Amino acid sequence: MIGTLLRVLGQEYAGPVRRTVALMTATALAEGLSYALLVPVLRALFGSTPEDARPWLAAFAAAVAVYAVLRYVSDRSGFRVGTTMLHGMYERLGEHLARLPIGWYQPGRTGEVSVLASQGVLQAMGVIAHLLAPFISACVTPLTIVAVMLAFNWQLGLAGLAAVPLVAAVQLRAARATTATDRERVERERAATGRVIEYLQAQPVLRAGGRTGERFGLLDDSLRELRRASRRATLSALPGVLGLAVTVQAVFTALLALGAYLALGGGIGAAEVLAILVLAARCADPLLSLAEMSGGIRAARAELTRLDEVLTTEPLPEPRTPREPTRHDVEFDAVTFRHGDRTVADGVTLSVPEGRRLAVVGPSGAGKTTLLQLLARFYDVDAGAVRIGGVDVREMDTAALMARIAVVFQDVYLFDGTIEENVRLGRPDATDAEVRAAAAAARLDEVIERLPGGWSTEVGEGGVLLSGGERQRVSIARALLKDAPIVLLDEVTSALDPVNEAAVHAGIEELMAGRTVVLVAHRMATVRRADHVAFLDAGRVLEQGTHEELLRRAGRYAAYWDLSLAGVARD
Ligand SMILES: Nc1ncnc2c1ncn2[C@@H]1O[C@H](COP(=O)(O)OP(=O)(O)OP(=O)(O)O)[C@@H](O)[C@H]1O
Repeated sequence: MIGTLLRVLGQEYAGPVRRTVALMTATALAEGLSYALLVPVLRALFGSTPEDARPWLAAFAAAVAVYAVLRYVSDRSGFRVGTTMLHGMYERLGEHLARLPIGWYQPGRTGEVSVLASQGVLQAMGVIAHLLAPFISACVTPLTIVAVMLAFNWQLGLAGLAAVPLVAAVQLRAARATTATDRERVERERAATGRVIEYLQAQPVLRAGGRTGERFGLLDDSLRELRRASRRATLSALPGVLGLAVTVQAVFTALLALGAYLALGGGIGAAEVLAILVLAARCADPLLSLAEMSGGIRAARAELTRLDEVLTTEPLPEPRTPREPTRHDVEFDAVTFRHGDRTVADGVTLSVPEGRRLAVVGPSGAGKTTLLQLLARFYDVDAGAVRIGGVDVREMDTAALMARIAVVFQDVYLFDGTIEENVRLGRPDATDAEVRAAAAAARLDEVIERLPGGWSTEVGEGGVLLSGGERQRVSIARALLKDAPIVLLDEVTSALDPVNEAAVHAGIEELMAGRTVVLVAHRMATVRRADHVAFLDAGRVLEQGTHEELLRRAGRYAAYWDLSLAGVARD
């Protein structure tokens, strides 16, 4: 497990971990030796000259003192290394999550990643801080005691030694028996958390649709499954716990019987038997706690395996020698892309000269948004290529690609912070004047004037404290501030009221001016302003040309608008 931990986190932690393990082992040895010194102490006390016990008592006190100091140092070291590794894991996970392709973030990942990033990391990393010391002590202290028993009486020592593989076998069997049920419990836990998060996020929709009961049913089912899986995991662990307890007690009884037999035969004094039985009793406690600890270790291992899976998920490959385009025309060259076995883009060939606008139109599910996502390299194409200025986006450094693209989507996500912080995200090093100018161009200044907190108004998680139109203006200001040569717009104004729509339109016009634009639009007014239009259906470009040309052709594009406008007229 420590090996996996180091592989996941990096070998720079190997030194401190090794030192901590050595310290903990030394502590466990000191603990075992201090118990072992009870044998000569008791032998002297029960012997004919009890005063002989004095030097042994002094040695016992010294061993206990050494143990106490070592215990303090090793606990502190374990805690320090555990905390450093915990931070390391958070950093590693944070960095990696930011590099994973957007395609990895499927529905259900929110719950999974939240559980993993909170409880998963804590549980996996808590091993070093909380479980390692008792685990080492439970293994090393009994072994030290067995060695001492061997030194005092070989028969009793051998009996103790014979018990070691027996206890280890029972322990291993117990661990194996619970592997499957533990894994199932972790899976169910993850599914249930995903459902809880979905249920909370979907409250407005569910209440509006009066479907809270139905979705709650799904959540209830998954909680019931979790309860069942937990019960199965507990039940499967029970034989192991009982088996270990019975084995340890049986070994203790066997030692007692052997001691009595040897004492009756005169081969060993009563004091030695007593002392060795005290030692054997001291072994029982840590051995029994092994069962409890191994539950914690198994749970930590399950989380670590999951962390390992996430951390070994490959981000999109970065080019070895990145290329930088010098122009900003955009080209989709025979692009094919699949979501699973579904082809979402099927041999799409389109081009947008620098500074021109391409509108992508088509029915729902045609693959319009996917084209924007392929351009921003949220995914990699399965065949063909997407190029900027003649350079394949896969040959560009991701940061350099993202610096060239500003994206405005219909659903705007704002971070919990002030309006100013959210706008600055576009270009963190922008001057105040540049931020103000972007806000004015996006007509965000009107909103800020109305708000009591002005620029310092908190927008709430996801921007919930602002209206949809206001959020949209923040995202346009952000994109304007970024001042990227390529702009991607996805149905930006389709859900806005007329006042907001007019304001957002003005901002969008400002954003599009002089830039290469690919926009997905459902409104004719927006499409009309594009230089070129592509009509997409089922991932294929069926028609392309200017808006007027396509209307004159009276084909699928014209029929699409007839249908849409008839719908609007009916409304
Ligand atoms: N992450 C995903 N996993 C699987 N299928 C997906 C995923 N994202 C999109 N799809 C599917 O790909 C197809 C194209 O989706 P896309 O969002 O590009 O369509 P669109 O034309 O933009 O639709 P709309 O106008 O409704 O937004 C859809 O059928 C959609 O269900």
